[in-house]
Amino acid sequence: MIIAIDGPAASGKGTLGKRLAHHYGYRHLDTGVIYRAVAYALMQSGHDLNDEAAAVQAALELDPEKFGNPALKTQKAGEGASIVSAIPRVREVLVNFQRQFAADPPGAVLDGRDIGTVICPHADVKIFVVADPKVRARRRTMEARARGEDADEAAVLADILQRDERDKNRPIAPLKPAPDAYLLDNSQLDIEGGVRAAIDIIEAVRAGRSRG
Ligand SMILES: Nc1ncnc2c1ncn2[C@@H]1O[C@H](COP(=O)(O)OP(=O)(O)OP(=O)(O)O)[C@@H](O)[C@H]1O
Ligand SMILES: Nc1ccn([C@@H]2O[C@H](COP(=O)(O)O)[C@@H](O)[C@H]2O)c(=O)n1
Repeated sequence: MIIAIDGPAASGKGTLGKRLAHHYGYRHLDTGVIYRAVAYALMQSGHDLNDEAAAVQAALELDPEKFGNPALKTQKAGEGASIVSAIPRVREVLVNFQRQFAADPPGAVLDGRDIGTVICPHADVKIFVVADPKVRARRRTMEARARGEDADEAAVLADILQRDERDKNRPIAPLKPAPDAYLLDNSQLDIEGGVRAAIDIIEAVRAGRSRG
C-alpha cells in the first residue's frame, strides 16, 4: 500500500507520515528533505539558489546518507528548498528516486507537496493535511525553541506564509490537494488525535476496497 500525504509548511505531514509508517510497518520518506539537501548543497558550494545547472547537478548527486544532517532542518534550508524546488529540471531528476521508494515492498508513506498529484497519482490513500497558519507557526516556534534556537514566532509565520505562496503558485507541481485526497485539518487536534483521524481514513478506504 502507498500512502500519500501532502500539505503546506509545518502542517504536521512529517510527524504524521512517520507515525503512520510505524503503525503499518512501512517505510517513510519525507520528500521535503530531498529539496532541502539540494538547496543546502548549493549554499555550501556558494552557488545562487536559482542557478539551474548547479541545482540539477546537486540533484543528480543526491546522497540519501546525508538526509539526517540537522542543518537541513533550518528555516534557511527550508526557504532555499522552496526556491530550488520550483526549477522544473530539478523536480524531473528527483521523480524516479521518489517513485522507486514508493514502489519497494512492503509499502510506503511519502509526505510532501506533490505526492498525491505527481509522484504517486495512483496511491492507495491520499491525505491532505492542513492547519491554521498561526497554529503551524506556534508549533514550529516551540519546536525550534526546544532545540535551543531563538525563534521569533512572527518571523516563523512570515516564512511559512511566503513558502506556502511560492509552493502554491509555481507552474510545476504546485501545492494542491489531489481531487481524490481526504482533507485532514489538525488545528484543533494533538499529534495522537491527528494520527487517529488519519488511521480512520485509511481503514475506511481499505474497508471500502475489500467490500467493493
Ligand atoms: N497534530 C499536531 N498537534 C500538535 N503538534 C503537531 C501536530 N502535528 C505536528 N505537530 C508539531 O508541529 C511541528 C511541525 O510538524 P512537522 O515537522 O511534522 O510538519 P511538516 O508538515 O512535516 O513540516 P515541513 O513543512 O517542514 O515538512 C512539529 O513540532 C510537530 O511536533
Ligand atoms: N514533495 C515536495 C516536498 C517539498 N517541496 C519543497 O521543499 C520545501 C521544503 O519542504 P518541507 O516539507 O521540508 O518544508 C517546500 O517548501 C517545497 O518548496 C516540494 O516542492 N515538493
